[in-house]
Amino acid sequence: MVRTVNPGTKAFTEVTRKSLYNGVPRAGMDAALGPPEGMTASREDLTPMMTQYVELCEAYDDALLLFQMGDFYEAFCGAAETIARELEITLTQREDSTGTYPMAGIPIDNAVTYVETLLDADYRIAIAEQVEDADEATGVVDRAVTRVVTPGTVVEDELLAPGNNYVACLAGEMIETSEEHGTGPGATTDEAATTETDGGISAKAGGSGGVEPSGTTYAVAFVDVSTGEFRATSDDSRGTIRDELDRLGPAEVVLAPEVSCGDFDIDCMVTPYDETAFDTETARERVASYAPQPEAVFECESEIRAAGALLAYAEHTQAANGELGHVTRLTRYDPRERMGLDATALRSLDVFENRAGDDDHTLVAVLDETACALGRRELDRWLRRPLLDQATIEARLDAVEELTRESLVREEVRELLRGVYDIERLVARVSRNRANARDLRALKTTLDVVPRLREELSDAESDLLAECRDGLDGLDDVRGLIGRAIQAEPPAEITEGGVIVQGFDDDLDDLRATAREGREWVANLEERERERTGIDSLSVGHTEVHGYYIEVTNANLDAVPDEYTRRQTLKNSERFYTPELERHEDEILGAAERADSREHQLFTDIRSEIAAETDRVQRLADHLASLDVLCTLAHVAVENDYARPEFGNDGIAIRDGRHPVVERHAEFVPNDADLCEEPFAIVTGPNMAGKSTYMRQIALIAILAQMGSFVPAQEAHLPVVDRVFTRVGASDDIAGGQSTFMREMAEVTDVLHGATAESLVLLDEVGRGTSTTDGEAIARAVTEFIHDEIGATTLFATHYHDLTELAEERDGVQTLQFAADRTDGEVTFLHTVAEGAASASYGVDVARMAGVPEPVVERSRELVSGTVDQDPLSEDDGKGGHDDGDHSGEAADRNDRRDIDPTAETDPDEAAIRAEIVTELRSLRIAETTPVEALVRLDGLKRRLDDENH
Ligand SMILES: Nc1ncnc2c1ncn2[C@@H]1O[C@H](COP(=O)(O)OP(=O)(O)OP(=O)(O)O)[C@@H](O)[C@H]1O
Repeated sequence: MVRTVNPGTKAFTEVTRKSLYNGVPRAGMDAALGPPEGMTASREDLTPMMTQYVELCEAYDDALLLFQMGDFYEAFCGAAETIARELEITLTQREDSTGTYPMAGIPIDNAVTYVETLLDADYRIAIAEQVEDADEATGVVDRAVTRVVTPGTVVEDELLAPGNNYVACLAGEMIETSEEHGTGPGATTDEAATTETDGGISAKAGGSGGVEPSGTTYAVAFVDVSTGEFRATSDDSRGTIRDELDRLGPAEVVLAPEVSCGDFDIDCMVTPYDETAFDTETARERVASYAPQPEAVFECESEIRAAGALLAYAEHTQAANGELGHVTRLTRYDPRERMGLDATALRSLDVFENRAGDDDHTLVAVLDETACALGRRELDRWLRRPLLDQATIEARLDAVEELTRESLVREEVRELLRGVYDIERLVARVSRNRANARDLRALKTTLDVVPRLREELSDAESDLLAECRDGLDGLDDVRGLIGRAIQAEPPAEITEGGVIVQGFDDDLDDLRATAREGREWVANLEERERERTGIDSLSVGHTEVHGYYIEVTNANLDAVPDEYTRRQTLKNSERFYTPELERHEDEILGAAERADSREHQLFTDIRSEIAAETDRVQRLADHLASLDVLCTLAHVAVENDYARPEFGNDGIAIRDGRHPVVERHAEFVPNDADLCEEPFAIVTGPNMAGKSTYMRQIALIAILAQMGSFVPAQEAHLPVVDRVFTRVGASDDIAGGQSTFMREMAEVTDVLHGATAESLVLLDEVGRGTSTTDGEAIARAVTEFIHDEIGATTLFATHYHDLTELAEERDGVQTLQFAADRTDGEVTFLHTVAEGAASASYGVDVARMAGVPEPVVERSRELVSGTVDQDPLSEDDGKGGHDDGDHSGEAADRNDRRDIDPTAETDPDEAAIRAEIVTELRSLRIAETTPVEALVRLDGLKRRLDDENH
């Protein structure tokens, strides 16, 4: 039995309407938002304009209000102080009969850059514009908020990066259960996989988010207001929804009242929105105005609530424009139909961002050879959401393969695509009535390319390529209309005239002809009047204020005909008009004015006509985007010598695999991987030998393959992987600011809960964040659990060499090693992988290469090899001995354990001290220790022994 509980009666958390960032109101933000206290206190006394200001501040109390006054946007009181500080502009004052108020303003012409700075400072900005001609207004000019600019709903081209810009909305739904558990899509997947074990770990309860309170379905909807893309999904695992948020990286998240942002690790602007928008019926009605049957699109109530509230919020930010005409395709998706990739995996594999902050060294930078903005965004989507369906993957690969063969076609298509504008955003502007004549010409330029693209692709054989070609609707009607109607190089402002082509509209042509003839008549007037009056210096001119005039110098005033009427007296001349001139002037002005308004009307009609075709333009954009990505992947494959991956069920087998990013910046040594018979590999080797690179390249190959790309290898046989997990030991992740052992363990927990036999797991020195004994024990237990209980394909890089014994004990576990070569005391890393476990760690060599002073290096060598006379650690040791130059840390480590028995023939206190010292030395990570630290620790160890001896 399942029933839903009205979320209105079950508020999980308290939220405020003020700006929150990461759930925390920013200090000082409140003073800038809402109506200023100083004004509300004496409200009745305010001037009508300030009353208007206060009312707008009240209506948009979660945004910083910019209030148009002529050519400026102004803010007052707390808001003025804020913008003066944030924008580094002067704080002035406004004085009126009711008082003096702090004031600061920004010029409208330059507003975009200022708005950007305010967005960066986490403000939402409500723009209140004069919506009435100031000259025609009686009393105070009418003003209204025409736009609320927020990070997730930006539509201004100047403020948008080329990538996707999402605002997401989260809603939850309590499901009270008696017999069953969970209703949301995917619930059964989790349930079926739940396993209780002796150790108390349940293998897959609740997906990657860990165990959660049963009975809540979470939904996320997201929209890119600049393009109209809209999707929603839900799941009863909070972890799955959190992963979706990670994947999309929204710029802003709107929260339903029952959802707490702490549940989702949100690190962007958080917007608690009007609770009534989340009311189920209200939300359903809102969705219905975009998709007539919400239930046919969405699967559960929380999806409809998230979708409805998100649409309401998006409309609210677009203020005057109401419904979003370009959001035409509401879609629902199942996150489990895509390869799982959470934020940790994306980050540690440097997919979109490099851990060192270097954007060149990312997978997307390697792949991004797209020709147009549409393709760039599509590439991003393919990479964020690799596929699971083999047939769909193969279809993409077929198309890519065909384009790798047909290089002439490919390069010609790419060249044509370079002429394609961002028609997805452009048509969004068209449907919001914001497109200008240049936008329409850009649409036409794009449409002009379409027939040539179809021609180039006429012989396409692969299904997807042929589908792309056939889907290229050239919108001949729209193209023809723009060609006939809009000038080739129109002005940016539609009010400037000169937008509509001569011959498109008879009325406009007549008006233009009248105006033109009038101007010609005036142009000839000077000649005619000079002849008629005999005044050679007579001239005809025009001023904005006085209009047309005939000018006669004072010396010739006697010759002025009677019908001349005086208009203006200057120092040396007089200006006149005649009834005829006045009549023509009226004709010219009237015709020009009517031509402008006719032109404006025609333009807006054409724009509406095109807006009605939004859906077709969007479909064309989709096909152009896919085509661009397919050509890009083929181009990258050819340029970098990638191979087509083959899918099967035998496990991962890669010949001469490479790391797609590292190989672009350094000479690279390819390596094989064979994880078919033994899918669990323990990877050993010295520091810097290439273990992490090797593991990451395997994961990147899997991701590339499932997005439909060729891969950096000579051959790659792969299974379809349901999810890639990467967990790196704590100290490797310092750049991510999460260097705690706790975090490391939380991530390992995610793997143990979320991984399946179809997952690919990378564990890089897991356990290193704690003491050697604990770390080693945890590493072993994790390995055993993944191997015995989950069966995921796993690569585990480790310095715990005892772990390699597992390869002997368990089937399906192999050891791999990265070798290094030591010649004449110099270590060279070969970066080649081989079977077996490495015997030396070369940690001391790496310390030396990193610049650790020679005395410390030498002393470290002595300590790890345990060879020094008078060394307190070896004084009881008659068997230690030198290892003839091979300062193998591992060998020495084993010697230590075998030969030094701290309790032998010593008193118990001394034995205890020695045991402590041995443990401390073993846990010392020389490569990570600074020279000073090393000396201090050595000094401390020595003192403890000395104290003991005296
Ligand atoms: N196959 C390769 N060919 C060329 N260079 C490589 C190769 N593999 C790794 N490298 C380079 O070697 C360096 C060390 O690689 P990596 O970080 O993978 O080593 P590691 O064994 O994981 O080290 P540690 O144990 O210290 O984390 C990097 O600069 C990397 O670019």
